[in-house]
Amino acid sequence: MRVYLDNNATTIVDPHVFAEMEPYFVQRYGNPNSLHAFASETHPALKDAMEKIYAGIHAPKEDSVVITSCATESNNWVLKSIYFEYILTGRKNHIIVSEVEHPSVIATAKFIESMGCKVTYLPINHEGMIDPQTVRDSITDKTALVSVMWANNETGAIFPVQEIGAICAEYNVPFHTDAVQAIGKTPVDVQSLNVDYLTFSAHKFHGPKGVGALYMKKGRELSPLLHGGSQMGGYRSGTLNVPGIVGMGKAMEQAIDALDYEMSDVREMRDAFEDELLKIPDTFVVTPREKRTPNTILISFRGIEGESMLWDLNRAGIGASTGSACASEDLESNPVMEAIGADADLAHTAVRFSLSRYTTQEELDYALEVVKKAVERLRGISSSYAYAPEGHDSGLDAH
Ligand SMILES: Cc1ncc(COP(=O)(O)O)c(CNc2co[nH]c2=O)c1O
Repeated sequence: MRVYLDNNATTIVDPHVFAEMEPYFVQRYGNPNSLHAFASETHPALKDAMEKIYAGIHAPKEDSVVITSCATESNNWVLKSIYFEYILTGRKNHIIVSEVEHPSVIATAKFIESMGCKVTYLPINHEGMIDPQTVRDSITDKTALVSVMWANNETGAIFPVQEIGAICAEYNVPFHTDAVQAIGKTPVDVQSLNVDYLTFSAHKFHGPKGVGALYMKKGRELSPLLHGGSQMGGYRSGTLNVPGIVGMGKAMEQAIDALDYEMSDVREMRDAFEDELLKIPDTFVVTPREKRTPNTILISFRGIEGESMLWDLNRAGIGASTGSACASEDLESNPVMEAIGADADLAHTAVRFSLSRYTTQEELDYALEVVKKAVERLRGISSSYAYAPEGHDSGLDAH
């Protein structure tokens, strides 16, 4: 039996999405910017897809949604353009990001930091949450950008973007949120909060890999990261990925249609699975479930290295993660667990299960049995683990 529980890393392409994309590989394959029928026959589908994408985030027509290759590109674009426009010119000298942003934000922040930009990394508390007051306390008259993700890819924690957006509006500081883990899991409406830039990526909501987007509010448009042709109004050059855009449009439409199911049925399956996992002694989940996206569990099994658990799961046909795939190659501790103050042992024992609308109860029942056997085997051979008495300290120092 194969059970895929790593949907925060990437998702299966919805069959309806694939069907919508296929013709633009083999029939209507023209370059949309060419001057002939092979090109113009792609235009209706592109227009329809863009309308679906705008509708999916409730973006008004006067704002911009620019197609990119992925969320990593979109995040790089925001931070590097802010650097070019504000930091390099001396107009500002500071940006604020949370310490648990995706590596595509953290690494870019560290890059522009090495180029002279001051960077504040906002701490998370013992629940893995951001306190909006830390944003207010960090903003100065030289702050060029605040970037805080809508939902964290490892814990599922949904951050207070409404409050943070309001603080940024109060100080007239541009606000970027990486909404990659929010689309399709919680309502995303750019008119319901103050947000100037918003990142998303199709392969996180059952669309194809290799296509993402950056929303930009009118009047906050960024200078391009990629120069060249006139595509995307000159904001992002490069021949349009027609099947990718068509796929993202269909996936967005499907994600919005399935949002109620995700927020009810998927959440219920996740909660029930989590309840069973927490019956295993010496287990710990970071963020309270009511503050999380409905599909995510980051759980620590004290005494078991996360990678060891993954290996046992993989042998049984189950795909999970110890954190973002981008970081999974190394054996370092989970950065979020470190940030919440987990001790060294606990920080290395986190495993992330992330469900989707395709996850079944049968799959979760199977996964639970495999996890229980893995815990018994791995703790049995552990030289360091001895079952902790009732009330054992979780190894977390409250922030
Ligand atoms: C919050 C967030 N931002 C950006 C990205 C990068 O997206 P991409 O460039 O379109 O791939 C990811 C991918 N997150 C993960 C990739 O693998 N495991 C993850 O949690 C993400 O979760």
